[in-house]
Amino acid sequence: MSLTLTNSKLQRQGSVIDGAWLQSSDEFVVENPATGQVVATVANAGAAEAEAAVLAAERAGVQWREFSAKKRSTLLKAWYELVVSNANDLAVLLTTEQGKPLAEAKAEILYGASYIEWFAEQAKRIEGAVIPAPASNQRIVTVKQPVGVVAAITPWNFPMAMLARKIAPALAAGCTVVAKPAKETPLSALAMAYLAQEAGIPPGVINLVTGQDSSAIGGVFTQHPSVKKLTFTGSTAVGKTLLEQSAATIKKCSMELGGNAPFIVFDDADIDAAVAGCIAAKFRNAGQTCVCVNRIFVHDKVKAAFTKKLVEAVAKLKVGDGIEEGVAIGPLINAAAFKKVSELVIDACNKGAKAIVAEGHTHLNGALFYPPTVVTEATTQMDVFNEEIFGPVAVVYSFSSEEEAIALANNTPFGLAGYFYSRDIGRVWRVASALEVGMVGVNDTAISNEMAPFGGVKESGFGREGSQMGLDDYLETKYMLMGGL
Ligand SMILES: NC(=O)C1=CN([C@@H]2O[C@H](COP(=O)(O)OP(=O)(O)OC[C@H]3O[C@@H](n4cnc5c(N)ncnc54)[C@H](OP(=O)(O)O)[C@@H]3O)[C@@H](O)[C@H]2O)C=CC1
Ligand SMILES: O=C(O)CCCC(=O)O
Repeated sequence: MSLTLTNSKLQRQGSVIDGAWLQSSDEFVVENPATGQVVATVANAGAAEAEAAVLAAERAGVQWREFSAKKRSTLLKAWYELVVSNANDLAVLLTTEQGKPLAEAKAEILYGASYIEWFAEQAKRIEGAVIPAPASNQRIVTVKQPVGVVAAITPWNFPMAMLARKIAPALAAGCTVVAKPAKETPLSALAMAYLAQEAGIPPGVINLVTGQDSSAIGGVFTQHPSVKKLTFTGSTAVGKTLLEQSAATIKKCSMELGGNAPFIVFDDADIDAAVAGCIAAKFRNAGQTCVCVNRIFVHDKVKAAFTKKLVEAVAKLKVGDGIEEGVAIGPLINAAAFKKVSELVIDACNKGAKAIVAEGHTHLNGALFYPPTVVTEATTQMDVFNEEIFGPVAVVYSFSSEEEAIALANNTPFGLAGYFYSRDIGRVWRVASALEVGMVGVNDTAISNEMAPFGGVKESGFGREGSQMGLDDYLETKYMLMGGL
């Protein structure tokens, strides 16, 4: 059952708490979604281990917060170096448990690592201020202090990068962490925790609890008074539950939740660029990304040309086991995901849409490989207009004016990412301002990087990850009035 890795120590068997790796006869299996084969068994932890993890993080925090910023930075940098030097193995682990193509997995490892590098640098830039006071014998001084123990709950779609994007700023700020990866993908997270240990990050600073009972572990994380902050990436439904649970102890929260990204092609757009951007942002991770294009709005005048080129480009996407060379689309994560995507397409077709599947993809039945599909003639009455597809299905709607495109794009409770293609500078400013989202891609869809603030508005959540703002959620500002000077 063991994977073929150059560094076999990256494959761990279960939770790490206070530096100790837990083993148990109570285990759960991790399956490769491409083959259905069991790739590992992992110790099944629950509420008791979650509680132990919180207490370990609290103890470790006493020392960690007192380390100089430079020391925390140096340790994060060492972790970053180890992640990069183990990137090939980490990518194999990721593809095996999650399914995304190996090249995408490698890109995720380097993407996640970039957050560790970024926050290693930002650790040295946590600054307070001296503010003018009302009286001449007073000074107002502010300092930034770590919030304390941070709980992080991460999803299966980016098991490495989402963990790195949460743990790195927490550690840079002087916080310690308890984290729970998704049960489908614990292996990448465990490997990351192992490398952190190897980098010299002290025991208890990063604690990882792997288990099948997410509500038991999440219950401890959200209700324990020693946890001061919760950071979550996942569905809006679970985010709402976690927020409710966190209310009793008034935790600081940041929520990176579901999206329903519009992708607008205006009649003055570069159509080839729009098709390329759409392919990249729709089919990344088989469509299982919160910033994936969900609704494609194309101006009536260019709809035929855009759709033709989109269908041609989709036909070229190779589907298969992500470990194989040249594969662009892997399997969906599980049977429930496959069923959800299938039902959305069936509902759209029952209401008058047309589903186009390329000849070369029609054999893809069974298993978890959903054929990349273009759905045309879509309307706002279809379920697919309101729901996050999380699958390789590109749904095309049409519009006839800028106002209509903006109204359609904003007609959703979600507000994570939005994209549009136009060469009219006035329109670029107008539409970018009008879209109710946290992130806008204009004539480009590669919006995610460690230097930019990632996050949403409306029911897509709040808080920003990455960028100079990415530390804010892990810090408290303390104001000190210095009198009698
Ligand atoms: N914004 C995003 O990036 C993501 C959005 N989604 C959206 O959500 C849909 C469903 O995906 P799904 O995997 O169910 O997403 P979830 O929101 O259920 O899972 C995300 C994380 O939350 C954990 N979790 C689930 N329930 C609880 C709970 N009660 N208390 C604490 N933690 C909990 C999960 O653990 P475990 O898996 O171990 O139960 C996982 O670690 C997708 O189709 C997609 O639309 C999904 C993932 C990421
Ligand atoms: O929540 C997600 O779906 C992961 C975000 C991917 C990204 O950072 O681009």
